[in-house]
Amino acid sequence: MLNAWTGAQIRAAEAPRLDAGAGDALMRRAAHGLAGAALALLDARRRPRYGARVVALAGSGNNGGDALWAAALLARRGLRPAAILVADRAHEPGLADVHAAGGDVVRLADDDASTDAARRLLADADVVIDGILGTGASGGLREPAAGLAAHLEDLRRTGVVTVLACDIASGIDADTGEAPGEHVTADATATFGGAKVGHLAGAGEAARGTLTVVPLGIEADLPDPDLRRLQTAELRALWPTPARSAQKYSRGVLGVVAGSAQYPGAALLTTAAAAAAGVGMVRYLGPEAVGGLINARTPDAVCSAQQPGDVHVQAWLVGPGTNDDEAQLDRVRTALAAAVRTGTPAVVDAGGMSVLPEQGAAHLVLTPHAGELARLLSDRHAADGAAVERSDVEARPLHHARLAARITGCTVLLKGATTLVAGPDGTAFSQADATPWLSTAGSGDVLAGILGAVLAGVAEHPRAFDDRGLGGDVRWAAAAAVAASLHGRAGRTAARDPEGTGAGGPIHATAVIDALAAAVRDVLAG
Ligand SMILES: NC(=O)C1=CN([C@@H]2O[C@H](COP(=O)(O)OP(=O)(O)OC[C@H]3O[C@@H](n4cnc5c(N)ncnc54)[C@H](OP(=O)(O)O)[C@@H]3O)[C@@H](O)[C@H]2O)[C@H](O)CC1
Ligand SMILES: [K+]
Repeated sequence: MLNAWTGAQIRAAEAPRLDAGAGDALMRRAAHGLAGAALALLDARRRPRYGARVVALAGSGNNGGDALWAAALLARRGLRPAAILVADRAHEPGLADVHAAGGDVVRLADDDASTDAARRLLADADVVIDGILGTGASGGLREPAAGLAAHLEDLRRTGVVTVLACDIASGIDADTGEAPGEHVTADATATFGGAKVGHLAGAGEAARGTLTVVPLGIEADLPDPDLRRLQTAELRALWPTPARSAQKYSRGVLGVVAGSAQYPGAALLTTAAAAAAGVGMVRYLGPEAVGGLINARTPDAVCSAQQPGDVHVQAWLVGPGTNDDEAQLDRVRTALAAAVRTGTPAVVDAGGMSVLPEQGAAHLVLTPHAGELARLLSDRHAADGAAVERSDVEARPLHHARLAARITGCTVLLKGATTLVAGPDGTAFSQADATPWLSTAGSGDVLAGILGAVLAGVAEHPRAFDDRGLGGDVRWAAAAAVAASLHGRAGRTAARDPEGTGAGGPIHATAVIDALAAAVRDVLAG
């Protein structure tokens, strides 16, 4: 499990040591870890350490201090240090050490001479340490730092320099991952004391590069994390796997109300995905014509035109492709009312969100994309009557996912390059296992099917979640994170894009279903 805290939580854990006058020692420890990360980056890029040029971009605070001290430490390892001061003041002890190490120092101002001098230093750099802003930032980068950051990105993107962020890429909000303005993009980040929420959400995920956590000795004083990321070990433990005595009912039955005679596709994809995920049984409720199509692809699904009150299930999946069929929407309403009344977990996707009960529950898991979440929040007048736009949600995904969870009382899985899951109690998970190739029609239906299967399994076997401190209502958010991860991993397998960078090639939704079993086997094999 990768735990992440807000900047404020980290600073609170540091406070007793700062009060005891150990601030410098903490910074020295941070600087030492930062210098080690710089050496590792040079090694990884097969660049010689001796004689390599390290340039510290230093802001006015301790983030800059870490970077300056790291550059001075690297001078003792044979590197050539330099510093670009981007504010009117700098961390004096760190600057003194760079001077003492014979480093070149440029103070950036709003003039051509200092800008040219700074750009020459960057062009000569092997590694640039971004120490402009850390957890003390407020708002995006200001000029002239913002202009220099844009120039640095041109150099980084073309491979001229390697950028190492100190604690967090400057201009990224450590508490949310939002980028209020210009920000640095790093090839790697060395962060101190613990990962920050801003490393795992919003623009911060793509801005950080590979993440290294440098221990500061404050770890025991950290509170419960603000956000968590399930990793393979947790996915293996939490994926519903059958006991020796299992039979289809003990593995969980999933009731599916999806699709319509005009739009049967969502019904086919959700039921096939749930079956591929290994649910005990799929019970489809909808038009007989759709049931016939489903059985051609998924003969093990039990299909009928019954009503939700006629069947007993361990989880519901409602909403995909039901918008144009009043009988289906009535089934959705009935299933949701039963889910709330009986505590049966439900995936509520697409049209299902437009008929949500006014008072939801954590075991109802909504699965919107940014546009659907904007519409939901606008309908619930979340912004004091102002409309919430898709772009608002994309700019502040964690904020809006948590807002929707609080307003609806439901668990909210906000789909995106990084999938965020927010529980109504403030719980949050962030999963980044996907591939850009998953941005294709039907991908959301497949996720809904996988999630329905996981929820049906969790309802029957919650123990694995309880044993990991993920019990109670948190288990619904954790189950959604598990489903999002396996959906992403199946997409990477299908696209042959193991790192999720967009390598490999195009896929369609049924290819993701076909790759799911292999992705689950890979996780279970560890
Ligand atoms: N707590 C510790 O002792 C440790 C801290 N570590 C490192 O320190 C930073 C946090 O340092 P801090 O000085 O609190 O804050 P920053 O360095 O992030 O910011 C410093 C100043 O920057 C100015 N500021 C704020 N926002 C902006 C902006 N958008 N653009 C430009 N400048 C900005 C602000 O000064 P102003 O008065 O000008 O507003 C800030 O004071 C942490 O990230 C670690 O790197 C150690 O690693 C561990 C111990
Ligand atoms: K930084």
